[in-house]
Amino acid sequence: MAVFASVLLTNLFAIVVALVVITIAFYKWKYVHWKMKGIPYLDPSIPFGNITNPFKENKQLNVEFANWYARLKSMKHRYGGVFMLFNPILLVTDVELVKNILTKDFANFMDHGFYTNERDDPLSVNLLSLEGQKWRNLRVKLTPTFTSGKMKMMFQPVVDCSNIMANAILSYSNNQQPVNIKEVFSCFTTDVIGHCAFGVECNSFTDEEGTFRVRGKLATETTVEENLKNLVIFAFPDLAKMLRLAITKKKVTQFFLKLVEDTVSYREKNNVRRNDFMQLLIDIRNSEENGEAMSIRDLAAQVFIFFIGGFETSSTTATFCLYEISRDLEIQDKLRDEVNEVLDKFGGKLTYDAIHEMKYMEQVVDETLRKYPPLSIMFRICTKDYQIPDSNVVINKGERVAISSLGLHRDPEYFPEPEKFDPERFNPENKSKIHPFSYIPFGEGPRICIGLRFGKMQTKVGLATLLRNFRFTLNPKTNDPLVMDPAHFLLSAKDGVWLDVEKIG
Ligand code: HEM
Repeated sequence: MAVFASVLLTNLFAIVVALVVITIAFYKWKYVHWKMKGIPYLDPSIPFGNITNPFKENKQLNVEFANWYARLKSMKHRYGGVFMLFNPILLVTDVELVKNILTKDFANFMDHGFYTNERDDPLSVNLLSLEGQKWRNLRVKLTPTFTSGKMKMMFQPVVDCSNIMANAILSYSNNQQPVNIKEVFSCFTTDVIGHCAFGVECNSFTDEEGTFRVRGKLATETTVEENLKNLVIFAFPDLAKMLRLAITKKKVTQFFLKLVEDTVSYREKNNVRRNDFMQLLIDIRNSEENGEAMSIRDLAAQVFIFFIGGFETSSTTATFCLYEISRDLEIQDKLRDEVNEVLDKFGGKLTYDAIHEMKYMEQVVDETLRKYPPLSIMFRICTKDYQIPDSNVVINKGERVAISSLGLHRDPEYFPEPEKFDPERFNPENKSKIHPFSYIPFGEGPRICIGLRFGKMQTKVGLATLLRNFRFTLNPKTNDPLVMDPAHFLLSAKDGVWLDVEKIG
């Protein structure tokens, strides 16, 4: 018996050693990728590649990419290789090449290369992840959903939601309590997108455990373990499909599929129409030929990506903005003066045209998106071999390319003193001098953010409503300087942004 156990142990040990050796050999083979191509690269280490070991120091991925950008740039490289686990990614630092990839040579870099799994993760089959002709067809269909006419139609509900937010903040100011503005703005944008995408009143302020708010948090926050699972999905998408892995959490998928099914069936049975994204998608679906029409699952995937894209990006933008203008009261006062001046002109009413007259507001939001672009890593998959101009280097079909807008936006060559929050960078005179493609918070080219207008609109409405009513200062509970939260895929302030609020007038 003892002999049998000892043989078993020896065999087990041999298997483990063999596995370790094979894994190391596999990694070493992968890690020569850039060297073999003669492309400069940052030294990776097993097993995370260039990513900081999340068990030692969990860093935000957007920040990691920006740091790699700065390192490659400091070595005067126009591009360079990095590794996520063992996956090689070409990180571009040269703005001309950024321009080629996003616009001029878009045909070679059309796809994001995100994981989709129609069977097990139906919400993943959305505009952000779709590829090739399927993406193109859907983009053409969805583009009319975001025209300025449609934005005007959705404007009043956004204002109504912002007034509810102002009411919620009033109680903090009355009780002299600091407010976690990130949480408050997330409730506002959840209410907005719930209304505008699904036609649902979410009441995130009164119903703290509200299903939308909870599902929104669940969909966007990840644990270290989930981040690792997502990295594995990223590294082995085919295996992940075989193992039926999903990025979207099961509860989130069930909730959104049911909501969309119920809403579509209710509207169709009762002949109900509403001014929201869901209605626009139902109309597109009804206008399509049988066989080509979007299924309910397709429709749910699109409203879902509007929901995810819609609430978190805008709420983090407004949060970063309020953080900065609470540190610089001169900017805050100037912005408030403009809001009041314009509103006086419009009889005190916050209208679509009034928001567009607020030029300084535009500058402040532009500068916020410079310093804190919420979605700052733009991935592309090379879909056709591509020779980098003025070089012998070829990016091969299937290789991943990344652009870090955070890296570009904090590059002193394009934005001197990049850590300084200075809306004057975007005044009409200076704005015209900004190097093209060094400022790309929404991406650029055919794959530019489809919700740009909506995102900016709801951010500005929220800010205008708050600034005309309150004065904000930084509460000591805020990390200053801010720390970015590794639990979010988007740039987001860890532990929130806490502000003291004083009612005006
Ligand atoms: C401040 C707000 C926002 C920012 C900074 C932002 C940023 C971005 C960025 C950087 C991309 C990737 C572009 C690329 O890969 O080249 C993107 C794509 C996208 N965004 Fe936004 N976004 C915002 C708001 C919104 C809103 C409000 C919606 C929907 C209601 C939305 C929906 C989408 C979708 C569907 C895509 C994928 C487009 C495609 O691949 O064709 N975004 N966004």
